[in-house]
Amino acid sequence: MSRFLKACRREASDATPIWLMRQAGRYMVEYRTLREKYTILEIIKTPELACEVTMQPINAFDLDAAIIFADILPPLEGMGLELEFVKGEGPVIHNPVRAAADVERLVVRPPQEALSFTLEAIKLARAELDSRSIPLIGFSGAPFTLASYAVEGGGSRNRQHVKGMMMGHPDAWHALMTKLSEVAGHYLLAQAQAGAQALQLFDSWVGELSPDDYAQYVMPYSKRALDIAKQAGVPVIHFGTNTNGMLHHIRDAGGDVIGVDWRIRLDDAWAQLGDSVAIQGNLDPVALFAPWEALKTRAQGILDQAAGRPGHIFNLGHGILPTTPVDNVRRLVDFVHEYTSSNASKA
Ligand SMILES: Cc1c2[nH]c(c1CCC(=O)O)Cc1[nH]c(c(CCC(=O)O)c1C)Cc1[nH]c(c(CCC(=O)O)c1C)Cc1[nH]c(c(C)c1CCC(=O)O)C2
Repeated sequence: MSRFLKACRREASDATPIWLMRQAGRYMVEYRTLREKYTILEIIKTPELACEVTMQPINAFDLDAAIIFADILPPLEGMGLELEFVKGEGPVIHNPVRAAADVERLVVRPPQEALSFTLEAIKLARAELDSRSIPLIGFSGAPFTLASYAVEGGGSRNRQHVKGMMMGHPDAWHALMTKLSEVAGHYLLAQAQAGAQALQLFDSWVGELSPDDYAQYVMPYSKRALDIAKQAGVPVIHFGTNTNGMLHHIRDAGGDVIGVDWRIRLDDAWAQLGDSVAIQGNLDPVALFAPWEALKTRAQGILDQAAGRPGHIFNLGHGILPTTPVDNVRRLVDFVHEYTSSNASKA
C-alpha cells in the first residue's frame, strides 16, 4: 500500500507522504500554457484536459498523491446556480440564494448526471496513475463553504448574507444545508465509485463561525455528507482553516484524517484531536516564498512535531499560491521524504 494511504490509516511507512492542496495550478508553467487556450471551466468539463492537468504536478515532483483537477463550485452549477470565474476577481454566482424561494428552486441531481465530466476524468487519471502506484484523491466543498459561495454570490469578507440566513432564517438555512449535504455526500461517494482512492471535504471558510454556531448550524450537515461518503470505504480527509476553537467538533463530524492550518502547532492540534484520527498539514503556503534554508527549517519543525507518531500527511495549511517558486516546491517534496525516511532516522 502507498505511503499516503498507510498514513491515512495511521500506519507507519518508509517516509512521511506529501501532497499539496491546489497542487495543479497557476504556479506551474504547464498549467498557465493550457489556460491560454481554455477557461478553467472548459478544462474541468473536458475529462482529457482535467486528467492532463491532474498529472502535471505528478510529472514534475515526487508527490505521494494526485488530486483530481476540478473545483468545489461546479456542483452549485448542477443545482441551478449560474457560475462564472471572472478574470482577476474569482468565482461569481450570478443568481445567489438569498430567500427561502431560492432554496426551494435548487435541484439535487445525481452526480452521475450533473458532474459526469469529473467522474470521467477520475477514470482517465486512475489509468495513468495506477502504473506509477500513486493514489488519486477526489474532493468536494463542504456544506458551509458551498453555502458561503451560493448565498454571498462569490468571495466575501464578512459573510454577512450567509450568516444572516443562518442566524435570521433558520428554516431556509436548514433546507439549504440539507440539499448541500446531499449533493456533497453523493458527489464524494460517486468519485470513490469512479476510482478515487481517498476523498477530501474542503470546509475552507468554516473558521469564520463561532464554535457554537458550527455545532448547531453546520456540523450535522458536514456529518451527513461525511456519513454518505464513508459508505465508499476509502479514507476521508476533513479539512478546514481557522478551526482552532472547534477541532473537537470537526473531528466528531467525521473523517479519518483532519486537515489543519498553520495557525495552530501541529502537535497541539493532534493532542486535541487524540489518537482516533490521522493529521494533515500544516505549512504556511507563504513559507514557499522564503529562501530555501528558512523554508527547510519550517518544514523540519513540522516534521519534528509529528515524529514517532504514524499518521502524518505533510501538506500546506491551505492552497498553494499562484506565484510560488517551483524550485522550492521540488526541494520541499524531496526534503520531506529524505528527512523522514527510515534509513535517515536510524543513522
Ligand atoms: C474555496 C475553494 C475554491 N476551489 C477550491 C476551494 C477549496 C480549497 C481552498 O480553500 O483553497 C478547491 C480547488 N480548486 C481547484 C482545485 C484543483 C485540484 C488541486 O490541484 O488541488 C481544488 C482542490 C482548482 C482551481 N480553482 C481555481 C483555480 C485558478 C483558476 C485559474 O486557472 O484561473 C484553480 C487552479 C479558481 C477558484 N476556485 C475557487 C476560488 C476562490 C477560485 C479563484 C481564486 C483562485 O484562483 O485561487 C473556489
